[in-house]
Amino acid sequence: MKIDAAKVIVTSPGRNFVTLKIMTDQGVYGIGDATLNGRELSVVSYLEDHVLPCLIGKDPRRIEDIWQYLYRGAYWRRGPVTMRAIAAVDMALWDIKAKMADMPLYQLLGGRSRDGVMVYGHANGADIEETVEAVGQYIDMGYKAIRAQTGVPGIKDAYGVGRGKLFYEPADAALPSLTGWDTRKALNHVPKLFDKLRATYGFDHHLLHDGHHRYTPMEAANLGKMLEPYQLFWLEDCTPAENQEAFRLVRQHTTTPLAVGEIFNTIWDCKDLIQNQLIDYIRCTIVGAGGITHMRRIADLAALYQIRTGSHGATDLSPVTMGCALHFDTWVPNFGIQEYMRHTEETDAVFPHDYIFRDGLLHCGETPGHGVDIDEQLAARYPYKPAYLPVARLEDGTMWNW
Ligand SMILES: O=C(O)C(=O)C[C@H](O)[C@H](O)CO
Ligand SMILES: [Mg+2]
Repeated sequence: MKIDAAKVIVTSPGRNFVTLKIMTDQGVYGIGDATLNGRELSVVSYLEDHVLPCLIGKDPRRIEDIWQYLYRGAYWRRGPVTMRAIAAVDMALWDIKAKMADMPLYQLLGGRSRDGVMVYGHANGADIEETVEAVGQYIDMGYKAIRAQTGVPGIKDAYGVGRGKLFYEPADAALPSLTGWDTRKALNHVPKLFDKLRATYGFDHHLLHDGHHRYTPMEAANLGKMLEPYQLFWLEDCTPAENQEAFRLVRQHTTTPLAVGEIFNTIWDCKDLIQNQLIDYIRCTIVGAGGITHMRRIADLAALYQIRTGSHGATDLSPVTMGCALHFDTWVPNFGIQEYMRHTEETDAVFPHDYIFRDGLLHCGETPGHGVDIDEQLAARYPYKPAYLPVARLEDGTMWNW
């Protein structure tokens, strides 16, 4: 069996997606996601110019060997571009293998560990009242877990502010839009949101919050402590994770569970945080961290320390990643939760899929493979449009984390 062709499909049904299709001499094909939000075309070039020529003629069943070939063989290891390209190949090859085996992907990984995958949705609002209302809408839809973000008085367009709909598309302009940040104002405001949420809805639902890398370690520790009475499921990205020692400081001060990893690319980004038990949930996902092959290694390392998975699942992760993630989540023993920001109808139409939402859980389907395809004719109707994530500045103009 041989790979005889491969192509990259760029489409923008509401937002940009980069998709890889690998074809074989036996007529079976596989689909992978390679979307890197705001930097999409760099992965297109990496794949088309440097990866696809090396794949032609290879045996698609040798998933591990091809992974090692692309990772070690490039010499320039790791990083978001390289690891997304490898992830796309890996997803497509697992899709092919599962189709050949006539099994849904989770069966190849080791079979079902649970009935369905608990997901959390994003509730956003311009102020506390709006966010409380948005959380109520998710509760009404059956969600068991909800992430809550609110606008903060005096901060212009901070991340998470609602725009009149349930989900939020961060890559919103042809050049990066400018948002503001002020930690003092946020620290005074965010605990009030959770106070109101618990007073309104009680403690039956899981609540989550994303700090989006914007606090210093001591500020993050302070926030974690202030949020303790509201028993969050997690506080995410409370401080930047380049210096991982920072998490020790946060950890020493608060029992609020910590999650990190949506911008990590390999097990090496996770290793010290996991082995020092500085986090509770690891947020890497299939597309960001080298595909199913590499995510398995990360999850297994985390399991040794009772750290659970909580994979990134914003709208920039295409339905292809979501399909793979749900098969992974259905199998992985140390599953925690899965982020689920719904895609638009246009996106769902371009990527026909068999996963469904029922009673707060997502369920992967039983179609052989990962269960997600691409309608190429429809995809061609949505040409690429440059779209950037915003940038953030403090009141005095200083660039800040986003
Ligand atoms: O989903 C999250 O937790 C995010 O922080 C979303 C990110 O802003 C988004 O995926 C960036 O591309
Ligand atoms: Mg996040």
